[in-house]
Amino acid sequence: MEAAAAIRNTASFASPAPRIRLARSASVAARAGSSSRGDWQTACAILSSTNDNQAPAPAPKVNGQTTKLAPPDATTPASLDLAPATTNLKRPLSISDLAPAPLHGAQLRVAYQGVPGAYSEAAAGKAYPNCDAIPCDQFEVAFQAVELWIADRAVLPVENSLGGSIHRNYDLLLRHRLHIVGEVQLPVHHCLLALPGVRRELLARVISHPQALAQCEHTLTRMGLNVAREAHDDTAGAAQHVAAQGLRDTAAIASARAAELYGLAVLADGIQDDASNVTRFVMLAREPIIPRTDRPFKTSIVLAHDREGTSLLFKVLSAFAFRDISLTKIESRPHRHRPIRLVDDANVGTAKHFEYMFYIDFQASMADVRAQNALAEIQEFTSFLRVLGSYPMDMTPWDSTAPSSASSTSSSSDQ
Ligand SMILES: O=C(O)C(=O)C[C@]1(C(=O)O)C=C[C@@H](O)C=C1
Repeated sequence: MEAAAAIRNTASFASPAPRIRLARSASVAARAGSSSRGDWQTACAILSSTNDNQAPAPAPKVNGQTTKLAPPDATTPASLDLAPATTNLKRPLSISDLAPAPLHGAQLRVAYQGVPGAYSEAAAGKAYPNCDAIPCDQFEVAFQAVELWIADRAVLPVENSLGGSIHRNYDLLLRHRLHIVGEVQLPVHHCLLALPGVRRELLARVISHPQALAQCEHTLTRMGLNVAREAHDDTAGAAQHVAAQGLRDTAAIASARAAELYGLAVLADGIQDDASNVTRFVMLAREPIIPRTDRPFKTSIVLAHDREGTSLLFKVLSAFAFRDISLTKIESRPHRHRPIRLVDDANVGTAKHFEYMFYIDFQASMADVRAQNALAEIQEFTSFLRVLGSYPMDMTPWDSTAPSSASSTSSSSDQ
């Protein structure tokens, strides 16, 4: 793995055209469901996506060679453009060439946000043991790395037991067309790291990811570390910064693996405020997986409602409750394109309501007819409904004392 260079959000990643197309097709796909209940159920069950929704794909490879696609100009006489026939004729693409498995070799390339030693890297290792973990400097870049076929999967945090939801990733899930194909829960075990020889009394600053700082706030205060806190992009990046700059007055909150990687000493171990600190990550892929019913599945959806009316959430919750489907999470986020609804009342003035998108996780597979019927019902009173993914639940036994290292084995993914 080329761990050294984290992928940066350079011009080559900035491809607004595909993203605009993807955003448009997201709402088109949601509305397509309104044609008939049968269509919608089929769409949900298969969770299909059309080629039109994908970022531009690289030329397919056959036998390790890039195939040449025909030029778009149909008027050009074909005989002038074709290479002379040789005995080395290319074999036609077959269905196995188009499978979602990596085409470039055996190792799955998994994008995560941060640098080596970050908890997200450990989550990537838990989700896909022995993968080639690819560091990215932002969440958005990890999404784009998968869309542009630089990575096969992305593993991103969505919620933490102490800090709550990681809102940025909820917003990005909606703006991109990737599918959730699995989840992993990672016990997060923080350490206070400093250059070898540095004592606590010398510290003037503690730096880390804002979530990590929040997860350790009370413990730091109890330790008498009432020093400045400074936010960094990720925990391991903070450790790397302390080491690279030789900062003797600064400690980082990060994993024990980050201490090893960047040559720092562990001043204190297990400094998270709650021993059972856990972060939930989701795995994202270009293609959805086929939902099954032979093991526990979860489904994530996002919905909105654009009409005046009451009790949207009550109706949504009832659709699940009547079918005995448990919800595991509800999150609301402001509606980016229509943040405010104005309601005029001649006597009183104009009321301004915030508009929301609701993200819901429920405990059923889209192959389960109860889930299909619940969504068919919900679709009747929502203006937007999208299935983000139907995927196996992380059922690994809980061990909050396990170190947050990539060596843990288990996977709740498609492969
Ligand atoms: O900074 C890291 O190491 C991360 O992987 C990010 C992150 C997060 O975004 O919440 C992940 C898990 C921990 O809860 C703290 C930070």
